[in-house]
Amino acid sequence: MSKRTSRLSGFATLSREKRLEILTDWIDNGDDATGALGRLDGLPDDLVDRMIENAIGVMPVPLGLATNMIVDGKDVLVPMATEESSVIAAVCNTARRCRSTGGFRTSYAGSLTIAQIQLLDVADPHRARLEILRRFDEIKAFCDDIDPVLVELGGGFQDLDIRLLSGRKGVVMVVHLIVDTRDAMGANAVNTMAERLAPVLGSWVNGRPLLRILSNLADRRIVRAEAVWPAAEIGGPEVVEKMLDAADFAVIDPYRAATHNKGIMNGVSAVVLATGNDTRAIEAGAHAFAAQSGQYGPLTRWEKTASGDLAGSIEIPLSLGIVGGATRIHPVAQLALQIMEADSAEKLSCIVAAVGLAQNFGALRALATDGIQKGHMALHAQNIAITAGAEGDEIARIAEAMKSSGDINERTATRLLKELRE
Ligand SMILES: CC(C)(COP(=O)([O-])OP(=O)([O-])OC[C@H]1O[C@@H](n2cnc3c(N)ncnc32)[C@H](O)[C@@H]1OP(=O)([O-])[O-])[C@@H](O)C(=O)NCCC(=O)NCCSC(=O)C[C@@](C)(O)CC(=O)[O-]
Ligand SMILES: NC(=O)C1=CN([C@@H]2O[C@H](COP(=O)(O)OP(=O)(O)OC[C@H]3O[C@@H](n4cnc5c(N)ncnc54)[C@H](O)[C@@H]3O)[C@@H](O)[C@H]2O)C=CC1
Repeated sequence: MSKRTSRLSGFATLSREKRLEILTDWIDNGDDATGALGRLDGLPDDLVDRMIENAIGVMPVPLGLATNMIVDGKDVLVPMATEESSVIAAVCNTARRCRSTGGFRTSYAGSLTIAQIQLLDVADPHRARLEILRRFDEIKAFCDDIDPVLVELGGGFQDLDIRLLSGRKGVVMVVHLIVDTRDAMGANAVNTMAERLAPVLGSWVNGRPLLRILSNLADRRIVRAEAVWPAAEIGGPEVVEKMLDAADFAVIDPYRAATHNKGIMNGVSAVVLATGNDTRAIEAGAHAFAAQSGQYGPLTRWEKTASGDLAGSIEIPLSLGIVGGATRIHPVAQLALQIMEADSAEKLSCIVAAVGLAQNFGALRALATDGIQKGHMALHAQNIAITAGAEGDEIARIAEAMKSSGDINERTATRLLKELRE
């Protein structure tokens, strides 16, 4: 039986053993799950060799827990795999500040995955388009036959979209297969459909099929998350205004929007990686979506509520699975899903979107008030101390000394270490 506290204050100050104890209480079968985590320094050799080619080892990335998150009325601990300091602290801090308004509310558009078939040299593209649409039922049956599991689960082929684009040698016909891939990201499923269907389409329209691959612009898998931060929780009306101005910068300037979205992806990619999902697919989709209007823009929106509080929302395409890819074979990915109780792609996606929004709030608040260095560099100071050669107790002492001096850099760390050792 899990013993969930409403807010995990001071989690960062606990030892790793104590944090694992809390996690063990939090999840069902906690002993088995966290025991496995304690034993795992890497991955079994045979798994590493099967997952990728030419394997020589593993590249461990720290796994942390974001606390204080309420998503759709439920307290959730979120596992995040990241090499960057302050990312997880920012989520914990942000989530704490919107608990009084109920945390994050989300919605999910569905798990429709798009596969593209490129058809070249089609003699009469407009007639060809009608011909393909006329054979909709045939195409549906053909695709569903390829992945009956998806059909059994209520998914499978749903729709067709046919676009005529202007290519280097004339009109290029692009056929989109729109497939409900349920709890899978669905790349392998839709790629197989596209590869098998392409020659059939080519023969119907007398065209030359070339590429047959999914699109990472997953704009039929949009997830939305929103939350309200009371002005009193974030430093008052002045901070609300500053954060709105900071957010507006990303709306008007793509140079800023890229950094704004990078901050969002700090959180999104960390949860995606922790669950064994494809970080590159998510990153590509998010950035392509951010540019869909023709100007690259922010993935979040910020506004002031009638009562002067700060309301934020995010819309982001998330092509995530809880089956398929590495999600089922990687033991940490399995544990991560268990910790979040993410038993569907929908639940996972909603949590990921909420973390993206939280991350953006954390960065905007820091940037609009103290600046990023204060919080981020304070947490990064220990890494700098290690880079300068500090070991054991020296690491914390050098980090503290750098924070007090306000000079957090390798030169200072090297000087302080020399002084300490002398
Ligand atoms: C770093 C904080 C959170 C400090 O913020 P603070 O207000 O000084 O924190 P605090 O020490 O008063 O603690 C308050 C709460 O914050 C959390 N917290 C505080 N410290 C920790 C910690 N060590 N580990 C875990 N949680 C922590 C924790 O929830 C804690 O509550 P408690 O548990 O004590 O009741 C804040 O300054 C912050 O959010 N900064 C922004 C950090 C950030 O965005 N980092 C991302 C890296 S920078 C980047 O790549 C993206 C960027 C910035 O360029 C994006 C952009 O430009 O938009
Ligand atoms: N451009 C891209 O993003 C590309 C990505 N990939 C890779 O493809 C992998 C993901 O492919 P998937 O097709 O998701 O994996 P997959 O093929 O391993 O698993 C998906 C299959 O699992 C079965 N299944 C069982 N239970 C299911 C459920 N509840 N919901 C849905 N399906 C269920 C279905 O038959 C489904 O087709 C990732 O590793 C990704 O890196 C591959 C090619 C291109």
